[in-house]
Amino acid sequence: MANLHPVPGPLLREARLRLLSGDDMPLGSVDERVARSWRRSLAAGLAPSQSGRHAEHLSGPELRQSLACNRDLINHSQPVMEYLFEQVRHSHSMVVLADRHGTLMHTLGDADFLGKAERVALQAGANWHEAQRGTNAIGTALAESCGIEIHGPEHYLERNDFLTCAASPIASASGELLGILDISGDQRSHHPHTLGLVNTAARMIENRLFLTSCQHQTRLHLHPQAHGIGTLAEGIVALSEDGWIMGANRQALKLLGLQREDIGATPLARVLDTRFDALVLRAHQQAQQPLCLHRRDGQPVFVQLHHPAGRPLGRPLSVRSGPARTEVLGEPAVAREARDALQQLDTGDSAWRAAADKARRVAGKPIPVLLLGESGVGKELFARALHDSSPRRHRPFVAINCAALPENLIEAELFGYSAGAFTGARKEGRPGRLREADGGTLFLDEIGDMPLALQTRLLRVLQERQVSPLGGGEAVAVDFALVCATHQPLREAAEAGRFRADLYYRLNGLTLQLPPLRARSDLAALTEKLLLELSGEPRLHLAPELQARFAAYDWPGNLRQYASVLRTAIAMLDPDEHCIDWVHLGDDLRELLQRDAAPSAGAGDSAAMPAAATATLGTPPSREQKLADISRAAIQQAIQQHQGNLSAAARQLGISRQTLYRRMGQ
Ligand SMILES: Nc1ncnc2c1ncn2[C@@H]1O[C@H](COP(=O)(O)OP(=O)(O)OP(=O)(O)O)[C@@H](O)[C@H]1O
Repeated sequence: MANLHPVPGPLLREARLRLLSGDDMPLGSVDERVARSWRRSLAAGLAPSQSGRHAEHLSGPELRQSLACNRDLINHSQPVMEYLFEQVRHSHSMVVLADRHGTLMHTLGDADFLGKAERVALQAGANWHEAQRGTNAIGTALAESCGIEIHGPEHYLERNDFLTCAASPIASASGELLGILDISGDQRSHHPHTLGLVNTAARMIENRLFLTSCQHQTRLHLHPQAHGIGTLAEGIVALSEDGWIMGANRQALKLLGLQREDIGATPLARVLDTRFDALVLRAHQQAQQPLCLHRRDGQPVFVQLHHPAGRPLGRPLSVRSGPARTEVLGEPAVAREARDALQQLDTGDSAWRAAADKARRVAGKPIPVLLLGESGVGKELFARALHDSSPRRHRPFVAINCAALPENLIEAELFGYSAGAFTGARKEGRPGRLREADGGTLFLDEIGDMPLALQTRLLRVLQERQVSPLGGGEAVAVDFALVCATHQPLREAAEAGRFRADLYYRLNGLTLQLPPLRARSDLAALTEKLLLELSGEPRLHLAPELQARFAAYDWPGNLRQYASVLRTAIAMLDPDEHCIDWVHLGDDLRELLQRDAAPSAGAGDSAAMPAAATATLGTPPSREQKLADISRAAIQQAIQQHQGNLSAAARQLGISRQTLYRRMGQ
């Protein structure tokens, strides 16, 4: 029944009779879709009074063949059908799965209702296409391609008048109809929510089938609200490696305003305000939280990017002017480019390029790499690119920040633990990150902060190439490429006994120094690349004066700070603005840039600044700003005093190492 309030039976029967005698049906007496279906049933030569014995029914071998052809659909539907059946148990009902021709494949039902159902052939093998049995929920859902309820005498054949049925089509991600899910029952037990329940269950099955079909592809999960991601209401899009939409569930089509025909012919950038490579970069920087993007009509949408298991999420890709269509079908463009992922990061600085050139030579060889450089210069990004340029690129890249983990957890995190190894340990134990990196690359960031006792354990793993979990258990062989990073002068630390010298010599097969941002000669190219990656808008640029000030500033937070400044400035732009200027910067940074420029810049410089900027610069710093400055200075001083040893600096400041680490990034 398509109406919420069932039309009384006598009225329906009269309408059906009128249809048969060629008269008009009373206006509004029958739902439009039911009326259409009655006409189709009549045109198929069916009479309401006929028995239905003429209808097709598959033989045993035919049914087995049909079941084999629909194995995926049945396997994914079965658990959902069982769940559905639990909801309608004891209501004289059954749950039915039909194939795309209307042949019933699988039924689950109340024993007392099954007998009745069998009498009208609601059983596996029977065909319920409209042409066979007239108007019925399964056949009519097939014909109308939508969820529908057919109640009592809305059925075309009088013998089915005792039924109430709700059915919903199940489609593949490319829109192909796969089958129909249905709940049929005694019309006296009709419930107004049954259709909603069936529709929801059909969407669950579609999502299960879709997720299986795109398990080797990158997926975007999306919803207008951040907490809608991960629920049944989320949209899911399968993406090619260069960001073309290759599949989408119903919710995603609706959310992005797409038709089935658009699948395979639409790049993501056409429906969202981001380029795919910029999205990958942002998703990598903010892996745990959904990102807020906008649809082309300006409405916000939250998204979360998922890469197939075993492949790390995201790396900044080169920005191309637009993917060539042929690349989607041939070898994925990114897979080819990834062979020189380091090249994608190269914006022309000679010191950086020299480091990349050396790194390329050891990629794939059993030579550990030690990356040195200030915090935020891009050591982790460099390590990822090195992994992506190596033969191990299809295996995991496991990054661990030794400074951000509480000391007592690093050991368990790295080496894993056996069941019940310590209080609070997971019952089943954990393999540990070293084992997760097997076959791939292990990246140990802030290695200088690894406690001495753990350095000994790590050294043993590197020598023996096997890991023993905490709490005992068998040693397991591991094979990973090792890249470590630190912003501390590690050799001095080793010489002073703060870092194990034997471990130091094991780690620095090749030591590479990455330049700080202030020493880089490629700021303009780097800015252009970052602006494009962060906004997807090729017209964005910096006002020349600002570019000059940026070049003169010393960027203590390096690329991390610079990317964050640009990200905020982009957010400050009006929709039709493309030039980033003073007004788009935070007050704090404007003040810093002005202060740094003051000794060399004359009054003319500040005169060139917009009124809004100079007005703010003229105001004395707020109490919060003063406090922030004092805190920053104290942190810098403590780190300097302890030659970069974060643990010692944190101890002196009376804060935890993680808090110190967090504050350094602010
Ligand atoms: N070449 C680049 N292009 C775009 N973004 C970059 C680049 N290099 C670094 N970044 C950005 O700067 C930030 C810091 O990079 P990363 O974490 O690799 O630095 P790091 O040197 O490892 O920092 P830390 O020592 O504090 O761990 C990240 O958000 C990263 O995305």
